[in-house]
Amino acid sequence: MKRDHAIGPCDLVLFGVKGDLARRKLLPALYQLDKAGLLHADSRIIGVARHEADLIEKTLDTFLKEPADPAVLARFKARLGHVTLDFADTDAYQAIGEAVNPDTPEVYYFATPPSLYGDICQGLSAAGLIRDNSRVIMEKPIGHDLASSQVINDKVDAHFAERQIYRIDHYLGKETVQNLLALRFANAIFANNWDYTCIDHVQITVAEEVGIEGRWSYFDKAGQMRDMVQNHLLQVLSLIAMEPPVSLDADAIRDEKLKVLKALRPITSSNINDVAVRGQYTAGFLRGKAVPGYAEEEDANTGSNTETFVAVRVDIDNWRWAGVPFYLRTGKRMPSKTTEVVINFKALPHNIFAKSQQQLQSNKLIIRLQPHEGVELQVLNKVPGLESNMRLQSTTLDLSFFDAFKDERIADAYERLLLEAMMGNQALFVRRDEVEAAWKWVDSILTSWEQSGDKPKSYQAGSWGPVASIALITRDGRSWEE
Ligand SMILES: NC(=O)C1=CN([C@@H]2O[C@H](COP(=O)(O)OP(=O)(O)OC[C@H]3O[C@@H](n4cnc5c(N)ncnc54)[C@H](OP(=O)(O)O)[C@@H]3O)[C@@H](O)[C@H]2O)C=CC1
Ligand SMILES: O=C1O[C@H](COP(=O)(O)O)[C@@H](O)[C@H](O)[C@H]1O
Repeated sequence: MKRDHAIGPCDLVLFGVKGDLARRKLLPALYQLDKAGLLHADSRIIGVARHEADLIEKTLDTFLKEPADPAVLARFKARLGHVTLDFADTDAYQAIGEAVNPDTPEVYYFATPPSLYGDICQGLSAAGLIRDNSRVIMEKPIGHDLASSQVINDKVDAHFAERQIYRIDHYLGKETVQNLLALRFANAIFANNWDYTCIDHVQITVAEEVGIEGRWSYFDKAGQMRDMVQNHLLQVLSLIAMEPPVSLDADAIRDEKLKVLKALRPITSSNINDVAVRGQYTAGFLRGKAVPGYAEEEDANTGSNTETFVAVRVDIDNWRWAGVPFYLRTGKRMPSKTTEVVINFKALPHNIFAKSQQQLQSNKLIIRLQPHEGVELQVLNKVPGLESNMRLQSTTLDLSFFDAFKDERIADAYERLLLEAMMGNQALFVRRDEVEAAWKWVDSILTSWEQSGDKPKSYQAGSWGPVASIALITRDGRSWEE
């Protein structure tokens, strides 16, 4: 990650430092920023948790993709501080004041269950630790529906202004997700063909190989709709569908994403069976290894109706996307980790190759968000040869990021997001009105499912989801990209 200048000093106070997210993602990301020389010499990282624990070496050993560099590790460890605190004890936050530098702006990172955000804000406020240049990073999902998200946001808003609040959606920190802006708005070839006149439909797939990774108590209350669709998939959809923002400023981009979220056609009891499918995995095989079903996962309760798979046809009721469905699907325990967007272009109005029995396959733009990051454009070419009938073949212009940008390291999303928050740039963070518009749309689906009394459809771990998800797209005369 190249930067013209290092950022100024900034203290990061990490609530929930012993939790899964902090250990798996945040501490390794902060180490990488330090290694890249992007943390100011005076910046400190203060972990806050119920119990003291010196876990940094073990954490980095487990979660860094390479062995830690001893010199960087020593510098990194010297920045670390610890405060022992029960977050609910809102009178005890003075200890944090003693750990941070009063002359330095601080970023508070809430890597805790959202039910604690209100207490943490109150504790910080009571201790006089919220200043004009303080910022707060909040993890997703914020709440479990619109009403509960409003309660949490209100509690935070009572202490921080919107310009100080950084709502994380880590997909926005992924290089390839940021590249959607470059692809769309820096290339005339796409910018001028990006609407109902040229595009037939769009598919967004976020398939995960992992199951719920020991997070039953969280996941069973959330399900794939709240865990993935409400945030990551709708954010990616918004970037694909939004109008050109007037600039790259945070609010210019967020205003345009919001318009898309507000234009999503509601899914209600009257149309849910035609446009949405939910599933739950049963035992199966992944890469030749037997894996348990959702109901047999560690800590599982029997009879859970929580969905681990969602497929949905989304219609955007605006001028640009009239008649262009967006098919979204995401699930746990699918055959491979694949996150991609496929833009399927329309068939041409007339086929001059029809005499030679050639069907013209429509162009496709495949944007591989992860893994094997890259962009693929499928185009028809003439097969070389002297035959009188021209033979056509679909060929691929394939750009792999690893080949094209060999010398660049692809930073983890959390590195980018931590850095942006420390620099005070909100462009890659979600504004409150976006969160609420997304909840409003998702709530209607969840309520309709609840009212229907239907259970999620089963799919075997290691498959592409319930058969009904295939029917969802084939009834429109289309098929999922495999
Ligand atoms: N893990 C992930 O991959 C992702 C997580 N998130 C979000 O990040 C947040 C954190 O998730 P995750 O790390 O998985 O959760 P964990 O449960 O692993 O971590 C939460 C931490 O908060 C601490 N904590 C809870 N209550 C208190 C309290 N009253 N006082 C002090 N400490 C407390 C826990 O401490 P103790 O260990 O002592 O109980 C624990 O270490 C959640 O909002 C989640 O939705 C978002 C995306 C991905
Ligand atoms: O936010 C979450 O994201 C992960 C998937 O993230 P990715 O970067 O690996 O694609 C998901 O597994 C988890 O359940 C969810 O909370």
